[in-house]
This record gives sequence, structure tokens and C-alpha cells, in this order.
Amino acid sequence: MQNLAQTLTAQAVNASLADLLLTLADTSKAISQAVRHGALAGVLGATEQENVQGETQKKLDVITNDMLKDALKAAGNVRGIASEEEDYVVEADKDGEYLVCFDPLDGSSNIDINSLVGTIFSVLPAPQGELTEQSFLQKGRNQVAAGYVLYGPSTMMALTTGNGTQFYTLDPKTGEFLLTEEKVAITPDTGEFAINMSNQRFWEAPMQTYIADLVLGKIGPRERAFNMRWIAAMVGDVHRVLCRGGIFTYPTDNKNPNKPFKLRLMYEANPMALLVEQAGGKASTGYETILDIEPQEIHQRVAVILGSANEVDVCLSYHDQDYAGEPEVE
Ligand SMILES: O=P(O)(O)OC[C@H]1O[C@](O)(COP(=O)(O)O)[C@@H](O)[C@@H]1O
Ligand SMILES: [Mg+2]
Ligand SMILES: [Mg+2]
Repeated sequence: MQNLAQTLTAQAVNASLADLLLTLADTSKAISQAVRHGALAGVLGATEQENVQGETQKKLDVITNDMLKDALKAAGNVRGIASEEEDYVVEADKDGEYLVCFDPLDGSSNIDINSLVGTIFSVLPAPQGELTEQSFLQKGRNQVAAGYVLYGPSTMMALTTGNGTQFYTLDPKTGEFLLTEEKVAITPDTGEFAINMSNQRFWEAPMQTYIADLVLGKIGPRERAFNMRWIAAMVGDVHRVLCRGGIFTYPTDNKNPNKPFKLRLMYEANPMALLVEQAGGKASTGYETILDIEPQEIHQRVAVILGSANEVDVCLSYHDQDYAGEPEVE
């Protein structure tokens, strides 16, 4: 089996980008160890701090953020970093060619229940000149690489450099990421959806109607049964979609009028959208293709609907129509 370095060479990935991806892979191995020690290492639970988005940081959010930040600052080819856990962009190497956006620990509410978590990353070209927040505000289409590492029963990496989407599995014996799926392909049709149903009354009318029709199963307009799954970690839900198809959505809601979207564009939606598109799927907000969004700020949030191409199209067709009625406001 080819390892990660061999696969990147075979794909003729630029040497500097390949080095950066190997740095990310090495750091994720160390994160995998930290996560695995769990309660034994005293890393579970929350800190007293909040991040810029007003969310209480878990100890592992801070630990994993520092591990990635330190490794990327030392890498030599990274110009700057944007992280869910950093208020502002972080300067790295003056001559670095790349910008890296990351969610160091996705699904961090799962950590204390020993459930799935992961790291999500996105690599953009670094523009010339001074590093500012503006340097990062590039469309997702500009990403030169995107991926995640899932710390599950096995540690797996999903990666794209624009040559399709690949899966690698960490070999616990050798500590190497080995290529275990060369051409990930999302089935265009699916009978599985993922959404946090507890927010149902807060969704916009098109999403309410779409999900209601799925839940009606064979007696509804879709005339087939649909199954539901929710891992509460985007990284786990998107991994399932890449493995066996499905539609995953965290849609617009009016639970909190100041926060109509949950997921972050730069280090959650964009990298996942590229992985999904490269595997033949689609990713949209309901009204716009995610990879075509012009970002306004690094911590921007967006609605996300992604997965099996035909099912995403069905969902989007509900958004084209005119619905009467508004979702309930609490
Ligand atoms: O609390 P909910 O509604 O289940 O939200 C789950 C969503 O929140 C997230 O956990 C946010 O990620 P973080 O853990 O990085 O904040 C997504 O991964 C996941 O899809
Ligand atoms: Mg996250
Ligand atoms: Mg996170």
C-alpha cells in the first residue's frame, strides 16, 4: 500500500505543498495520541475561557490548537494561520507560500463522551504583501488542498489536492498514513439524511417541507423510506456521506436571530465542500454554491447542505419554490 508521501509524489503535488500536508499529517498523529489518552491524561473537560465566537473552549480545543499552530509556524512554508480557536489571524513565516485555516477539534462536545472528533483543514495560496485578515478572504474554489482527520476506531484522513478525494488510514504499527481508498465516490442517490431534528421549528419553510417529506417515507411524495443519522460532529457525518452517500445539512434557523447559521465557512464548510465535490457530490447553502461564496470574515458562518448530488438537487428544488408560512420563533 502506498503511504501519503508516495501518493502525493505520484499525483505530482508541488513539493512544498506536499511537505505542508505531511506536517499536518504528523501533527494529527500526535493529536490522535492526545485524544486517545482521554481521562488518563486529564485532558477532558472545559477550560474557563471562551473563544471569539463566545463558545466555552474544551481543554482539548486549546491543546490541539496549540499543537497545530506550533507545527505550522515551524514548517517554513506557511505564511499565516486562521483557526476556530484564535480570535485573529496568526502570522507564521514571512516567505511562506500557503495559508492554513483549521478547526483543530471538530465535534468537541463529543470529547467527554468518548465519541467521534476530528481535525478539519483548508490550504489556500498566500497572496503577496502584508498578512491581514483580508489575505484569507478567498473563495473556497481557491483551496489548493483540503481535508480532515477523523479520530475514530481507526484514525483516518480524507484529503484532496484537486485530484479526487482519497482516504488514508493510520497504521498503528508503523505510524504511517496508508492509502486505503484512491477514488472516493459519493453515490448520487441516497436514502439517508443527517440534520439536528431538535431545531425543526426554527428552520425556514423550504427545509421544513423537505425534511417533512423525507420523514413521511413511502406514504409521502418521495415514495421511499429514509433513515436518519446524527453524530453531532460534522467530521463524522461528512465521513459517513463520503463512505456510503447521504445528505448532511445544518440549515439556516431562527433560534437565535443574531446567529442564523452554525457552521464556519473557512474551516468547516469550504474544506468539506471541496472534498465532497471532488468525490462527485454537491455542497450548497440552499441558495449559493459553497465554494463560490466570497468570504467577508474569517469566522463567518454559513448554512450547509451537502452530499449525494441528486438528493442535494432535490433539496435545492424546495428552495426554488415559494412557500407560505414562517417557522416558529421562540
Ligand atoms: O450541537 P449540534 O446542533 O448537534 O451541532 C453539531 C455541529 O456542531 C459542530 O460540532 C461544530 O464544531 P466544533 O465542535 O468545532 O465547535 C459540528 O461539527 C456539528 O455538525
Ligand atoms: Mg467544528
Ligand atoms: Mg472545533
